[in-house]
Amino acid sequence: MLKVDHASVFFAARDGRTIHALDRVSFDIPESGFVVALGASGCGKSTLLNAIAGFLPLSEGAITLDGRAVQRPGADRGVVFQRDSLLPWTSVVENVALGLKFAGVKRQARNDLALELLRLVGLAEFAKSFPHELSGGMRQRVGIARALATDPDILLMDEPFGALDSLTREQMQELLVSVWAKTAKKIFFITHSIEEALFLGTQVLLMSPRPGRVIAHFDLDFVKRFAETGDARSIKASPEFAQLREEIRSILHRGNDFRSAA
Ligand SMILES: Nc1ncnc2c1ncn2[C@@H]1O[C@H](COP(=O)(O)OP(=O)(O)OP(=O)(O)O)[C@@H](O)[C@H]1O
Repeated sequence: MLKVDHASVFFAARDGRTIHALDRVSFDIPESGFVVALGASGCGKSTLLNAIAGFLPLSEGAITLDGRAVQRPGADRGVVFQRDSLLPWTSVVENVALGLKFAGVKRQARNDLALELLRLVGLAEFAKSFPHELSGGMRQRVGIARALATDPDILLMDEPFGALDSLTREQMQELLVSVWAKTAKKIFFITHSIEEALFLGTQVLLMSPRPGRVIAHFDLDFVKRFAETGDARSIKASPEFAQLREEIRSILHRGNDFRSAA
């Protein structure tokens, strides 16, 4: 279980002011939980993900993974960013195997595992290609395979599909659900898109503009329905999906009104 307990972050701005980026955020991600943080730009989503990744310290509160305090980056957390961070001079399979190389895994074993992960994301035949030979969606799939290579407890995904066209984005969402259903990993996923959050999350956290707080929390089962039926269109076209989309839109708009009134 990942536990975020009253996490707050203050930054010191260049002009000496203090920026209150995150305010007492608490939530849990149980085994196989898929938690999506949704909110407008600047509400502290990346700050939260970076704290869970161990890239930045909390000012107050605590984050634990299976009872161990998170204080620095570790192989128990795999990270996927919006922009892929693949090494351009090395092949797809070697990019996936990179973390295993650092972990001291022998060449043959790491290649075998990397190939298995490339199969999982549907890219086995591109193992020997170089990143520039792949589309944006394919590069993100390599990023997912790479993040899974060290068998982390949780995947941390910072707007991983934000730069993709809408059709590729939907295909990537569906691929991610199949990876999640097959691996049963915990996932923490950030997005601006209400539809993406509703489709993917077993829990959706709505965050307010600065300071970033969790203002609403939804437990959902659209993702489980999709994993069972494979029918994304009927889920997204359902009255229940549409009603929640409107409810969330109205909460987020109210949040923005508070900000402009302040
Ligand atoms: N290193 C930093 N120093 C100072 N302020 C920062 C720093 N990092 C983030 N901030 C500020 O903290 C707030 C939250 O930023 P954060 O990037 O977490 O938001 P976000 O919700 O992820 O935004 P976006 O969706 O645009 O990526 C913003 O006002 C940002 O300017």
